[in-house]
Amino acid sequence: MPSSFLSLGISEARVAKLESIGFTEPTAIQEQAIPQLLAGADVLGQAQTGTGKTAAFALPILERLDLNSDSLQALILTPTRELAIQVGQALRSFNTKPGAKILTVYGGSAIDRQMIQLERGVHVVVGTPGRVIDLMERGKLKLENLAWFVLDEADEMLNMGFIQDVERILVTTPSTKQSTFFSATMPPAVKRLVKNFLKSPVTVKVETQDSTPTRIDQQIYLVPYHLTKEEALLPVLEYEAPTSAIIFVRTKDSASRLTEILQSSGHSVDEYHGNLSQSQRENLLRRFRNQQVRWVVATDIAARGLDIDGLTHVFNLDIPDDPERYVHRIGRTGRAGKKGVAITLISGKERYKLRQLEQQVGMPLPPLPLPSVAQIQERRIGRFTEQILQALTGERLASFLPLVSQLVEDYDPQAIAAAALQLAYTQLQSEKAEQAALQVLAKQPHTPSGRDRGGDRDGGSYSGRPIKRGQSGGRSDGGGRSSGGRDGGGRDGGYDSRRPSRDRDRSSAPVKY
Ligand SMILES: Nc1ncnc2c1ncn2[C@@H]1O[C@H](COP(=O)(O)OP(=O)(O)OP(=O)(O)O)[C@@H](O)[C@H]1O
Ligand SMILES: [Mg+2]
Repeated sequence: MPSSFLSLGISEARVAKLESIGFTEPTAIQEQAIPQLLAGADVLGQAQTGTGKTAAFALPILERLDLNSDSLQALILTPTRELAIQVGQALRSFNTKPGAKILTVYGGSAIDRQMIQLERGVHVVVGTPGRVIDLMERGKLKLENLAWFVLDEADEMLNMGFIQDVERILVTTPSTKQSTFFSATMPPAVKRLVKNFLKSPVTVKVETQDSTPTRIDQQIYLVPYHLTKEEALLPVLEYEAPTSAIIFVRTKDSASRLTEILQSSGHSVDEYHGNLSQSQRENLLRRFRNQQVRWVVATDIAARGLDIDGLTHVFNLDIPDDPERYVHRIGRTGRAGKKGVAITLISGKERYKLRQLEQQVGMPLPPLPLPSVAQIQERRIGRFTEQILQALTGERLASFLPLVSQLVEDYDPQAIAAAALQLAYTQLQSEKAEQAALQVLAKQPHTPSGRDRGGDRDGGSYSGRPIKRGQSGGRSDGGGRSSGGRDGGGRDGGYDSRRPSRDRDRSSAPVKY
């Protein structure tokens, strides 16, 4: 029986607010955690990526905030600045009371303003440990009346070396407070923290058969030995044509290098890593969320917690050393019940890692050969056809009909249509990107010791022959935002293009293309 937010103890006003942002039913983790938190228990939570942990801890706090008091009542710690911003925004989006003051604090942002706001009175602080300690030391952030403490991504916090900072903050908080820790894994350091700081915690865990959401279609591509990972990625990107993607790489340098390669092929892409300033990082995330940039090449700083609406694809240029990290990376897609695709490139040498990964995710991940030229073209035509079909039912079609009538006087309708399609097709795709991908596929394997092991027709894709591709045909999102005039979709917008043509028999006349 699905429960409602109301039955979990959330007030009517907030339920209405939640509905207005599309939260009609609680997720499993919310269903379990919210009543416990409202009842005053300490909670230790574990659940898959993208399952709504933020609201699970945020809603009970917002329900119980005492706005008659000016003192700080809730402190939420996140491992990164971006997550602090994201969680702060989520809290604001769940808030129903104009008087509730929520402040986000993190290194790299102006501390003076934060100090002024804290002096005026703030009810909830969301922040990174370093900045929180800084503000505590300056006497601006006072924890003596704290009623709630939340540690989001506890294991990551400890991985990042924040254990002492977290402990330092925790010892300053009153023992009467209620605490929630969310952690994907339970390494000894987190267990110790739980033992020392949580009071008879209730563990809420959403059990699934495997550790990765089934909404994510996980695919592995085997990179032939004569190609680099960067090269092999190009045909895969052409094949998938992701609307929105994060491409994970190991180092900042490789992020810069790959971004440059992709940009020079004409793709809309930017880099995201720890060498960028805070404002550069925020700026990029904003552009990415607004779909002004389609793809982001990132290091693992983007692996945890980030919630980018509508992210269709995650790519891993390598299998991360820690299989757990793989789960977090791919968890950037397939969120809130949506579907996503996660693609990982492996070299022959990395096959042993693939076995570890299969154990981690609890299912076989058979590697695929790189897509061939024919497969790339077939998929592109599929996407193109979808777009044509959309245009045929769109409103803007009617405005081109006078031009068609004029052309029909001199030319065959089929030829006119073909010419228009040809124009549209060439404009739809980046020719540079296509060329770069095709060049990669045309590369011949060098033959190390005289014996030709290749002979592969598909222009150098992996020669262990075809395993059938998991899916075929274009995705339903039509891939790509580059087409002009897809603003329609209004089905009853006038012209019925399927009307039988009076001039149909003319189509058999010889036409010169
Ligand atoms: N009850 C709900 N109904 C609809 N959407 C929801 C609901 N709860 C959360 N969401 C949406 O699901 C997405 C993921 O939520 P959230 O970021 O809290 O996940 P998470 O469990 O913290 O993931 P991660 O492990 O990656 O940190 C967000 O876009 C959020 O707005
Ligand atoms: Mg989260």
